[in-house]
Amino acid sequence: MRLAGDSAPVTMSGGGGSGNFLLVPIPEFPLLDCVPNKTVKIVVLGASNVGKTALIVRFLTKRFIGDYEANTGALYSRKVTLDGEEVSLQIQDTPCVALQDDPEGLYCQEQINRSIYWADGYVLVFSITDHNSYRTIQPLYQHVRRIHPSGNIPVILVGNKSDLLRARQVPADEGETLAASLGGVYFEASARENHEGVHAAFLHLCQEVIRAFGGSNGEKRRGGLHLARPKSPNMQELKRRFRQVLSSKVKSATTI
Ligand SMILES: Nc1nc2c(ncn2[C@@H]2O[C@H](COP(=O)(O)OP(=O)(O)OP(=O)(O)O)[C@@H](O)[C@H]2O)c(=O)[nH]1
Repeated sequence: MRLAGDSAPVTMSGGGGSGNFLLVPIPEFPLLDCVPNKTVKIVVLGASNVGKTALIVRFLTKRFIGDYEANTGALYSRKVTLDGEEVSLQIQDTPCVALQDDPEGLYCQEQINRSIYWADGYVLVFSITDHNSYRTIQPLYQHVRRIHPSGNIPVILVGNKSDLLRARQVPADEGETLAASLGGVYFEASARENHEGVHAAFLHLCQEVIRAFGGSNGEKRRGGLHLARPKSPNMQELKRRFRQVLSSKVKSATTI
């Protein structure tokens, strides 16, 4: 869902000593407020009503806001400190995806596909009170894989609404097994009741993204996000050899 009034920048208090910060939708290619080469782009995906917006809002504001307008896919920006380094974090909220009977098994708006392509890391959310939302995760992950076919995809799986234990339809071990099969970690969280769990989940994903960046000195990997960067040749050596060849050619030309 969309945070009410999020069409204009809103200043919100971070609370708990984190100071004030902007909770503001930003353009897809932000020019301001960006730490060069250290931008982590995260997209939050899942079925309807699982708490995608609530989780993002909880992470950014430490608050739970019960009611939201229908989600149109807001983009939020914040600076975070990871291992002592400042990182620009962008979080894309998305409209819900839904299971359907076609061969790919998933209804996904084009806007969501663009977000999947754009992102570096993925928060896949289901509600522990809704087994259908859990069933959406595997096809959703396959869909992400189709868009990013190669290599490692930084992903976490979040089973939200853990405060509603009596309504639980998905046991924790099912979440853990599924997360392991996707190559990610499972977090059970409650956007309603607990900030720490939500915070830990998002930070873990940020760390995973930074780790995935590691091999490429933090450079953005566009169009080949998860491809290993080819080793660059030793440019000094190449230049030296090039000069050698040139000077030998010049010599032979002058001796003729
Ligand atoms: N009990 C409980 N309710 C929650 C929790 N998280 C979200 N909700 C409620 O679940 C409903 C859906 O939350 P949203 O954050 O709008 O869910 P969404 O996944 O963004 O929904 P869509 O816009 O349909 O994609 C709202 O009524 C929230 O107040 C939670 O951790 N516990």
